[in-house]
Amino acid sequence: MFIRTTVAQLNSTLGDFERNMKKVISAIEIAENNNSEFLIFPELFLTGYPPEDLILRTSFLKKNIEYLEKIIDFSSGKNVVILLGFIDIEDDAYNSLAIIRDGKLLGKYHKMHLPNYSVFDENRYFKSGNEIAIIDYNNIKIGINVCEDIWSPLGPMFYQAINGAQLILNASASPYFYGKRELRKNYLSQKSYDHHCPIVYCNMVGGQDEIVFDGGSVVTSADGKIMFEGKPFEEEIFTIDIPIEDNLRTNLHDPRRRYINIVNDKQTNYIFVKNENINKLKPIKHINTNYSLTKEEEIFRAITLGLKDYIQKNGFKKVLIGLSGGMDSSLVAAIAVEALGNKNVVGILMPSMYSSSHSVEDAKKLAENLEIEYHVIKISDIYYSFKDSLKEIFKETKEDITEENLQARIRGTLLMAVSNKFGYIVLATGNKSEIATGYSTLYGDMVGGFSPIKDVYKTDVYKIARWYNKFKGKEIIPENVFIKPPSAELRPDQKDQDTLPPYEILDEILKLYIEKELSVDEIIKKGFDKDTVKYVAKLVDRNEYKRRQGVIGVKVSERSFGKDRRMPITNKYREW
Ligand SMILES: Nc1ncnc2c1ncn2[C@@H]1O[C@H](COP(=O)(O)OP(=O)(O)OC[C@H]2O[C@@H]([n+]3cccc(C(=O)O)c3)[C@H](O)[C@@H]2O)[C@@H](O)[C@H]1O
Ligand SMILES: Nc1ncnc2c1ncn2[C@@H]1O[C@H](COP(=O)(O)OP(=O)(O)OP(=O)(O)O)[C@@H](O)[C@H]1O
Ligand SMILES: NC(=O)CC[C@H](N)C(=O)O
Repeated sequence: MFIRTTVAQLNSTLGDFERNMKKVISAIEIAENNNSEFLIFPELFLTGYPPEDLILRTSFLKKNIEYLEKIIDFSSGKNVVILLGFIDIEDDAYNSLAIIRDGKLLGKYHKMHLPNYSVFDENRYFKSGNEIAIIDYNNIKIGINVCEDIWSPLGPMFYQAINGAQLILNASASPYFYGKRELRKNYLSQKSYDHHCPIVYCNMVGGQDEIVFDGGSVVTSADGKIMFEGKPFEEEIFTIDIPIEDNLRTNLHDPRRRYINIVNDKQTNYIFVKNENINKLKPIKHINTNYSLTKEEEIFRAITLGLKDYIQKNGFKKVLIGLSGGMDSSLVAAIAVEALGNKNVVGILMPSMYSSSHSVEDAKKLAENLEIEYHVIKISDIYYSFKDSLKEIFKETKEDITEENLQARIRGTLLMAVSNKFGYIVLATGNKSEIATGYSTLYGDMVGGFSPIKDVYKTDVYKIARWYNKFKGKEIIPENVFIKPPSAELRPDQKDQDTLPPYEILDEILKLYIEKELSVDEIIKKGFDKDTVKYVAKLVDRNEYKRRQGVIGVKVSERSFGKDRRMPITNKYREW
C-alpha cells in the first residue's frame, strides 16, 4: 500500500496573492494529472513567509481569505487533497493549513508550536492552535502539522503517532543557515525512526529580505531512511509513492508506541476523506536523491538565490558595484553575475591618489573576465575640493581618519548618483568580519540597497572565491586579488591588519563571541591573546550603532546580524 503525494517546493512572493495563486493552480493541475492523492505546499504559501506586521492589517488577512476561496473554487471536480498554508482568522489570527478537496474546505489545522527565537516572532502575530489534526483517509491515519510543530520533541507528531498516524505531512518555511540542511535531514530521519512513521517535509524555497529558504524538501521512510530529497535552492514539484505499513504490523514489529506511558491529553480533530480510486494506481518508480554540497557551494548558492529574489521581487533589474580590485567587491560581482546575468551588473572603478595601479588593473581584469560593463571615475579632484571646502573649519587640526572616510563617502555618493539616475541598486560589499568590528565608513562604503556577503567571514570570502574559480574552470577572480594583503587603500600603504588582528585569528574570536556567545574570559581560556580578545569584543560592542544603520543581506550563519541578534546600542555592560 502507498500514498501518492505531490510536494510543491515552490517560491512564493510575500503579498503577491495573484502570483502565488497561479503557482498553486498549476501545482494542483500537475498533481491531479498524475493521480496524486495529496498535494502539499510550504507553510503560509498563500501569503508568503514571514508576513511580519502585515498580519496586523485586517485588509491583508481578508485578502488571503479571498484568495483561499478562489483556490477552493478552482479545486471543484479535483480528487487530490490539497494542504495549503494560509492565515486563518477566527477570534484571532492563526498560522494554518487548509485541507481542500473537490471545491470544499474539509478542515483547518492551526499551528500549535509558534517559534519565537532567532529570526522568528510568531507569538507577536498568532494565537497557537490547541488541537492536533489527523486526516482519516480510507482508514489510513495521516497527521498534518506545520514547520516548528515537528521540531518540538512533544509536538503534534508525537501525539499523532501514538494515535496511530501512518504518515506525517509537514508544511515548512525553514530558513537556511550553513549546517541546517544536514541537521534537518538527520533530525527528520530520527523522528521517522522513533515514531516508525514516514514524513513528507515540504520546505519553502526563495529569498525574503534577509532570509533564504533553501527548499531541499525531504521524504523519509518509516525506518528513518531518506527516500527523496528535493533540489536545494531551486523550485521543484515532485511526486512520490510513500509506502504505508498497516498499524497492526507496525505495532507487532516495532512495539515502541505501546510503551509510551504518557497521558494522551491532546484533543484531536479528525477529518474524514474517502477515495474510491485508491487501489487502482500503478506505482511510480522513484530515484533516491541526496544532494550534498560543499560548504563553499552551499553558501554561494544561498546568497545567489537571496540576491536574485531580493532584486527581482523588488522590481529591479540591474545592480551597481564599486570595484576596488579587492576580494570583497570581486566576490560580490561574481555572485551578482551568477544571480542576475552579466548584462545586469555594472562596475564602477573609483581610484584615488592612494589606489595602487595593480588594484585598478585587477578590477578591470575582473570586469573583463565577468564580461560586465564598467566605468572609471577618478575621485582625487573631488577629494581635494572637499578638503579645500573644509580648510577653514579644520585649520587647527591634523589629518586623521576623517580624510580617509571622505574618500569612502565620495565613492558612496557617486554610486548613489548613478543609482538614482539609472535605477540600478547599489550592492554593498562588506563582509561579516568588517561589519562585526565596524571596519567600514558610515554613509561611505556602507551605502547600498543590499549586502550579499554581510554574513560571511573574511576567511570564508577567500574560500568561496577559490571555489568559484574552480567551479567556473578558469580564473575569473584574478589571482592577484587572492595574494595581495587586504587593504582599504585610504592612506599610503594602509593594510587591514594595521587596525585589525589577522583575519584567521579575528574570525575565530568573532565566531566564539557572536555565534557561541562566549564571554571574553571564556575565549581567553581557549588560548587566545588576552588583549586581542578584549580589543575585538570592544569593537563588536561599540559598533552596534553602525550595524543598526547597515544594509540588509542574506543570513547564511546560525547567528547573523539583524533580526537574529538584537543587541542594545545604549549599553554599559562591559567584559573588556
Ligand atoms: N554610539 C553611536 N551612535 C550613533 N553614532 C555614533 C556612535 N558612535 C559614533 N557615532 C558616529 O559615527 C561616526 C564614526 O563612524 P565613521 O564615520 O564610519 O568612522 P570610523 O568608524 O571612525 O572610521 C571608519 C573605519 O573604517 C575603516 N574603513 C573604511 C572604509 C573601508 C574600509 C574597508 O577596508 O572595508 C575600512 C577606516 O579605515 C576606519 O578605521 C562618528 O563620527 C559619529 O558621528
Ligand atoms: N578604488 C575603488 N573603486 C571603486 N570602489 C571602491 C574603491 N575602493 C573601495 N571601493 C568600494 O568600497 C568597498 C570597501 O573597500 P575595501 O577596499 O575595504 O574593500 P575590498 O577592496 O573589496 O576588499 P578588501 O578589504 O579585500 O580590500 C569596496 O568593496 C568597493 O565597493
Ligand atoms: N517557520 C518555522 O516554524 C520554522 C521553525 C523551525 N525550527 C526552522 O527553523 O526550521
